[in-house]
Amino acid sequence: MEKILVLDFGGQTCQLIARRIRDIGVYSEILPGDTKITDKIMEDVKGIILSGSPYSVYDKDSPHVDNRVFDIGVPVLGICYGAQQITHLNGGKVMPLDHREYGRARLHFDNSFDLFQNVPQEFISWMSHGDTIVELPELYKVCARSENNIIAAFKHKNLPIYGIQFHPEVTHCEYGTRILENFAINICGCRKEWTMQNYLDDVSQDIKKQVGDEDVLLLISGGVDSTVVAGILLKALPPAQVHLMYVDTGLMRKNETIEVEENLKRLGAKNLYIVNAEEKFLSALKGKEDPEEKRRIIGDLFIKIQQEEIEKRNVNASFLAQGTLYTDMIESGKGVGSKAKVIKSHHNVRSPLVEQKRRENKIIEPLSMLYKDEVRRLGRFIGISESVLERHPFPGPGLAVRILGEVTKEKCEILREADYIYINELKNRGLYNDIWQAFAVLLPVKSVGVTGDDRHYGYVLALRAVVSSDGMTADAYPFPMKDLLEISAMITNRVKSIGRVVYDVSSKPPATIEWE
Ligand SMILES: Nc1ncnc2c1ncn2[C@@H]1O[C@H](COP(=O)(O)OP(=O)(O)OP(=O)(O)O)[C@@H](O)[C@H]1O
Ligand SMILES: O=c1[nH]c(=O)c2[nH+]cn([C@@H]3O[C@H](COP(=O)(O)O)[C@@H](O)[C@H]3O)c2[nH]1
Ligand SMILES: NC(=O)CC[C@H](N)C(=O)O
Ligand SMILES: [Mg+2]
Repeated sequence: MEKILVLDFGGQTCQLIARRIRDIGVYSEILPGDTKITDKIMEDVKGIILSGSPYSVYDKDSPHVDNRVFDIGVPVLGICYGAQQITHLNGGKVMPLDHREYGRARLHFDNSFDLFQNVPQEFISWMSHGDTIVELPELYKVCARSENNIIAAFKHKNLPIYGIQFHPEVTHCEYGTRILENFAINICGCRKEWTMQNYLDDVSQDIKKQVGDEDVLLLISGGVDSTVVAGILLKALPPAQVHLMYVDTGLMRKNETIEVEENLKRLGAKNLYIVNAEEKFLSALKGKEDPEEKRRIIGDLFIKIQQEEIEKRNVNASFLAQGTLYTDMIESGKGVGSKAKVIKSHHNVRSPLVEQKRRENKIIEPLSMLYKDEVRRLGRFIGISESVLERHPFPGPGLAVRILGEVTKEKCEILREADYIYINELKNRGLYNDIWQAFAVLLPVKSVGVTGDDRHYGYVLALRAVVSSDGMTADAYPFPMKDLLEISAMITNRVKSIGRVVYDVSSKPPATIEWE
């Protein structure tokens, strides 16, 4: 599929650039800004966007784009820091001026400027820069200035290389989407082929080709992602070829297994296996405190159990399907050709056994290029029920990454009960659907309290609730204090071992959504 590559230099709105491009109907992918531009990476790339950044181009350790982008002939658009890089790397001058621009700035431009086609000659842009382009490189010309007379847009005289100082990707920027559309469609020549129908056709074809008449085993959690994958597989292949396996790790939420089993039966799967593996998971996790080690153990155990179970049941499925998302890949340091840092090893990406399957081309992950909100859209498109699609995400390692430190059955019971009260209350209060993800976390510390005039030494429970669109960035949900106070009281009254409740107000970044 044709795509626009967004190179990420750490700008706050990098994700947004890719989303806007996709919303226009063109596939877009993000890679770290300093990725080496190889032929392989350039396959199907019709244009490149250089994102903003917290760095200044003249900083010693600032990230820079591979110079090759200027020679390969595909159009390049630099946004803010991206534009400053084009300037700096080609011999122009960027300086920190006293006059900074943050927020709205009126622009006016030369009306022959193709990037601004169908945009009124004056409009309100959105700026966020402290550095300013004071001199363009040779062969570049100014195409727009802001009301403060700074260079707001420029272009190479002969090549399709553009720079803009403002941020068309933010909704506050007038005509921002039109400008990105001018770039992607008119200048890069992309077709609008990123539709759910085309995506579905594409992945279905790929799956058929990859699998042939062999059987596929899908590890299914009943969550949004794997349920959508089940929907795709059951459409693409004869249902007899599709085997669904749900593993009860003992790290699940209260009543989860019963609810999931009911949902999966409704999907129309012929081969459905519910495996109880609580003992195995808890004993493998015994004494383990390190979050990454816990994740590794869980990831491997998932695969091991799956292998044992299919042998036991005489299922001959050589392909393994998973509901892996782009978020899982990039956080695990596995974005396409990625130099991204490992933030946390998602169990479904980093486990050695999964990696081996991936090398053998025996993995089917039709969602690995999508973000959560896009998966929900796709799910809606193929008719997955709203009650499944609206579920908050629940990580494969489950309560194991929400019980900080060592996991025990007793702690699982405590957390299960507290989490159940919390989530139920959010539903009762009509807050569940306003929140992207909510859960409780059991901390490995106890604190002193007083109950019934007696000393009580109980666990500290942290409540987490975030708003997000795709899980890559998130803000703490701004609860009305009354709800928090009431929910806290309910939990400490009903779950005896919990003595204190705190609310996590951190955003992502710098925190992550889960605590481990
Ligand atoms: N208990 C489980 N049994 C079987 N497979 C699982 C289980 N938990 C997770 N997986 C596998 O790991 C993948 C990643 O888990 P993840 O939680 O990100 O996705 P999900 O559970 O499908 O959706 P959601 O993010 O909405 O919870 C799943 O898509 C599924 O393939
Ligand atoms: O399937 C999963 N396996 C994992 O190992 C895993 N770790 C985090 N998550 C989920 O990913 C989203 C982002 O989480 P973080 O901000 O904590 O990285 C959130 O929705 C998390 O719940 C996981 N999902
Ligand atoms: N938003 C940006 O890309 C900012 C670029 C650079 N750090 C500046 O302040 O000018
Ligand atoms: Mg899940």
